[in-house]
Amino acid sequence: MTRVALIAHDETKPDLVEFAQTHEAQLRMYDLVATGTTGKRLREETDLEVERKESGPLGGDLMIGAEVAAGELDGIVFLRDPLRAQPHEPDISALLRICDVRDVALATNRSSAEFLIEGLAE
Ligand SMILES: O=C(CO)COP(=O)(O)O
Repeated sequence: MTRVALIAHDETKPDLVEFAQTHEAQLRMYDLVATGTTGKRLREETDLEVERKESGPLGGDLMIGAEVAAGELDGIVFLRDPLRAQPHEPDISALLRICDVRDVALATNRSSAEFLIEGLAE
């Protein structure tokens, strides 16, 4: 089954929730995983079943990265906050890097997320 990770920083969580609501029917066909707080929001504000990892600053990005390294993920939508520094920037960089190393589709803004979700459907 196609497995997709959904991640957002605090300022971009409303965008991700809106994205998930818009594409809820399609996302329901996938095995979904998220970082902790993102997953909580998605569970509360959509009807999607989402596996929750730790919160990002507590290692959640690294846990998603480990899945990428293990070849378990097909795509990631990671709506980063481009305007605020994050305390766990090294973890975020590690996740982005392993996606490139393993050639896993990664969308870091809403427009590319739309392409990613369309591409996964094909
Ligand atoms: O910090 C994050 C990604 O770097 C997201 O973590 P949360 O979903 O727990 O807020």
